[in-house]
Amino acid sequence: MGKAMVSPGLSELAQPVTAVGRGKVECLQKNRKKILFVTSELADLAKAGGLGDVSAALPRALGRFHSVRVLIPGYPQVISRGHPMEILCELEGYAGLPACQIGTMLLPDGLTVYVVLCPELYDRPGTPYGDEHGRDWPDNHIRFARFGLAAAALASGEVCADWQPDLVHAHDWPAGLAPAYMAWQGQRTPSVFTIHNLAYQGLCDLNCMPELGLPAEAATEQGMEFYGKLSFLKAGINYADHNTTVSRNYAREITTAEFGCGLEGLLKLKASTGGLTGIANGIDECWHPDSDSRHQWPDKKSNTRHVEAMFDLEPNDGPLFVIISRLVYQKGLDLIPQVAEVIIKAGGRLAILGQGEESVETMLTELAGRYPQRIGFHRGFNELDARRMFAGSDFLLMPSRYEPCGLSQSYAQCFGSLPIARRTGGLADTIKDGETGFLFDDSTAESFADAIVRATRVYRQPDLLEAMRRQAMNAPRYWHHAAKPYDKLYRKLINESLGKTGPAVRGSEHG
Ligand SMILES: Nc1ncnc2c1ncn2[C@@H]1O[C@H](COP(=O)(O)OP(=O)(O)O[C@H]2O[C@H](CO)[C@@H](O)[C@H](O)[C@H]2O)[C@@H](O)[C@H]1O
Repeated sequence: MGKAMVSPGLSELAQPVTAVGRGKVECLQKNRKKILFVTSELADLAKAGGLGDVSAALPRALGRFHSVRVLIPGYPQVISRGHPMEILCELEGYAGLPACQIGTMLLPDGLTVYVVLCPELYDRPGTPYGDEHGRDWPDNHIRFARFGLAAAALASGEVCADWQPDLVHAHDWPAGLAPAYMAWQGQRTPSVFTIHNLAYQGLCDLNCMPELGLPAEAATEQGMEFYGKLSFLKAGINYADHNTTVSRNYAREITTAEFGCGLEGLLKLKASTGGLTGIANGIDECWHPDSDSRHQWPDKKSNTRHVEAMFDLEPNDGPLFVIISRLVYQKGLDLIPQVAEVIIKAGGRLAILGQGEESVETMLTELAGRYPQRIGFHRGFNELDARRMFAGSDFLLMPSRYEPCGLSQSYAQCFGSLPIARRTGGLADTIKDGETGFLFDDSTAESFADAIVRATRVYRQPDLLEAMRRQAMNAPRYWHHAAKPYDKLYRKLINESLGKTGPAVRGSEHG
C-alpha cells in the first residue's frame, strides 16, 4: 500500500495574529487539534444545498483554532476541477465495498481536501446523490458506506501517518457510517455527528448487512436498525460521541413527534444526557456588506432591473419577491399558487430559481405560465444568479414546513431583502418578526398571505422599509463568531477521550 507525505495546507500555517495577541497565538498554536470533516458536499466542488455551504465555510472559520481537513467522494465535479491530485494510498475492498484510492488536493486558499477515488461508485453525472432527473442511485448505501469506511481508515492513521485526526466531524446521513465503522473497529478517536436535515435518513434493507460488512449489533435498536431497515442517519446518531444540529430551535423540535421523523425518542434521550446540542449555523464572511466580493452588487435598483430582465418580468415600482430554493416538500412551496393573487394584487412580481422534485417544478412552470410578466421560473441553480436575486429583491419567500437552520434567509438579509418565512426551526431564531423580516405561524395560505400583506404595507412606507432593511443587514451571524461553540465542543470531547480508559470497542458505550 503506497503512501506519500502531504505538505500542510496554507490555512493551517496561517497565524491568527489579527484576532489575538502574540502570547495567545502561541497558546492557540500549541493547542491546535487535527479535525477531519466527513461530508458529501463542499460548495467549492460539489453542492446540492446548504450542507455544501456549511462544509466549505466552517472548516475555514475553524482554521483559526485547528488544522481542519475535509474528506469527500470523488464525483466528476471534484476531479475535473483541475486541482492537482496526489494519490496517498489504496484501500482494499471490504465485504461488498470495492477497493478505492485516497487522493489529496490543495484548494487555492490552502484547504486540504481528501478525496475517495472509486470511479465505479462516484464517476457519474447528476447530483452527489442521484441522476440528472433527481432519482437516487440505487446503490447509495454502497457508495456512502465506502465513503464512511474510508473516513474510518483516515481516522486510524492508516492513510496519512503524519496527519491522524484528533477528532472526526461527520455530517448528515451520507457520513453516518464513519463514526459507526470507527466504533466497530475499536478506534478511540472521538467523533461528532451533525444533523443538517433529519428527514433524509439514508435507509436500506436489513439484508444489505453482509454487503456493508456490518456486525450483528448494527441490526439492533441500539445500533442502526430503524423500523425493519438500516438507517445511516441513526448510525451516525448512535455511534458518534456527540450529536449537534444546526439551530437551537431545531434541536428542541427534533425531540418532538412533529419534527422527530420517528427518531424523537432517541434524540430526547441524547438531549437529556447532554449528547445533543443546537449550534446555529453562521454564514461565510464573503456575504458581509464590507466584503470585496460584494462590490459587484452596488445598488438594489440596478440589480432589480437585472432580475426583471432575466425573468422577463414587467418593470414597475411594485415589490420584487424571490424564491431561491431546492424544490422539495420541506420548503412548503405548494402554498405559492395560493398566495400568488395576493402578490399580484399588491403590484408585486415573483422570480423563482431552483430545481428538485418534478411535481414542484411542474407546478411552478404552470404558475409562471398563468401570470406572464408577473411570475417567472428558472429551473436550475447558479450561484451568480442567486446572488443577483438576493441583491435585487425586496422580499424572499421561505414558507418551509420545517427548516433546520436555513441559510438563504440570512443571505437575503445581508442584501437588505426581507425574508417572509414560517416560524419554524432556525427561521424562528434568525428572523425577528417586524424587525428583520416577517414570520407566520401556520403552514396555511391564510397565515402566509397575512405575512405577505404586512410586508407589502411596509413596502409602501419608505422610512419604515429602510429601517427594517438596515436592521436586517445587521442581523446575520458570521462564521467568525458562530464557529466558536464547535471549537469548545471539540476540545471538551478530545480532553474527555484522553482521560478515558474505557473498553476498546466504543460502540457498546452508546447503547
Ligand atoms: N437547486 C439548488 N441546487 C443547489 N443549491 C441550491 C439550490 N437551491 C438553493 N441552493 C442554495 O443552497 C443553499 C440553501 O441552503 P439552506 O440552508 O437554505 O437549505 P437546505 O435545505 O439546502 O440545507 C439544509 O442544510 C442547511 C445547512 O445546515 C440548513 O441550513 C437547512 O435548514 C437544511 O435544510 C443556498 O446557498 C442556496 O442558494
